[in-house]
Amino acid sequence: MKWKDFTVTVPASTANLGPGFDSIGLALDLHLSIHVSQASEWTVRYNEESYQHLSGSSDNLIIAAAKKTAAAYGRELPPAKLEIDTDIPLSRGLGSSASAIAGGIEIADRLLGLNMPLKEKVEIGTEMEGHPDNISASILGGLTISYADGEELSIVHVPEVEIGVLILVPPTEFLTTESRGLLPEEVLHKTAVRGSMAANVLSAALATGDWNTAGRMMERDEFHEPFRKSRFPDFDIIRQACRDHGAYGSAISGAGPSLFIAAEKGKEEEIRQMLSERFPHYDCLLTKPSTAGIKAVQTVQ
Ligand SMILES: Nc1ncnc2c1ncn2[C@@H]1O[C@H](COP(=O)(O)OP(=O)(O)O)[C@@H](O)[C@H]1O
Ligand SMILES: N[C@@H](CCOP(=O)(O)O)C(=O)O
Repeated sequence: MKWKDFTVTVPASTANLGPGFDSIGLALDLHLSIHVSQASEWTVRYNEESYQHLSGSSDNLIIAAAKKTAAAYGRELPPAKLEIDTDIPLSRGLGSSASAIAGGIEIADRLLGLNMPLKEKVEIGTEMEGHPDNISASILGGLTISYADGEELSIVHVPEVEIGVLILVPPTEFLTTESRGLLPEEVLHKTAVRGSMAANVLSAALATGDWNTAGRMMERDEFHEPFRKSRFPDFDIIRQACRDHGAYGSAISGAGPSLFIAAEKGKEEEIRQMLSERFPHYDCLLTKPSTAGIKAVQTVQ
């Protein structure tokens, strides 16, 4: 089988935005790029040093997702060489695993000419990730609000999001599996009702672009932050400092350990300076939402 080299690009994502736990995701302008070329066996090369310890064989998440997608269509993939560039911090709550899964799905789609509908890509990715928030944002771009129960998948997609984004990234990794282990088995009914009220208002505010309300609701989570925030040095102090400097709001990014801060466009630099001076322990990234989702283009040689 002969095919032309191609490159798959996938945006990072921040998930939850507070009470939108496992549901809300926002694609970010940080990217995983996978250059795919013909080979006699699967190989993976990471150009980014912090990724070089990851497996290069078939238990690699990108290859596993590609093979799972092919299998879902009863097909087998030809082997390929994957060369990877990325500026997504690994295991920091910015959806690196979802971007790898999305990348693998896109590779299978392209290699086998499946022409998969976007929703099917999100369905396979959700099954692999266990929740739809990061994967739907990485595949569709923009902001996604999803419902998934293993049977039904419903997504409301808001393609354009007009905010500035800051991400505080700590130096150490924190695996999503470990962070999910901090969550309780159950929450009280009245806690769930309050959490759901916050999530409802958050979703409506996000869909109508009312970021003042969205920012306040982002900080009303009762589903996960109370159980995770002790793992983040200075969480409450940072949140207050961001508010004092006019940010819309802040939330643990995904399962952490990074923090997501939403700010009015144009105010990010002032907030970045303050955060870099007061909390030098964290790396402060300035970014923005990504309207584009996953893309595959033929590599120009
Ligand atoms: N580009 C990649 N290639 C292969 N595997 C990856 C890639 N990015 C992430 N992963 C896998 O995902 C794991 C991190 O997932 P997770 O703990 O959910 O962190 P994150 O919050 O960044 O998604 C890594 O240990 C690795 O197994
Ligand atoms: N809803 C999930 C999101 C995990 O995101 P990640 O970027 O940390 O993989 C959770 O909060 O566990």
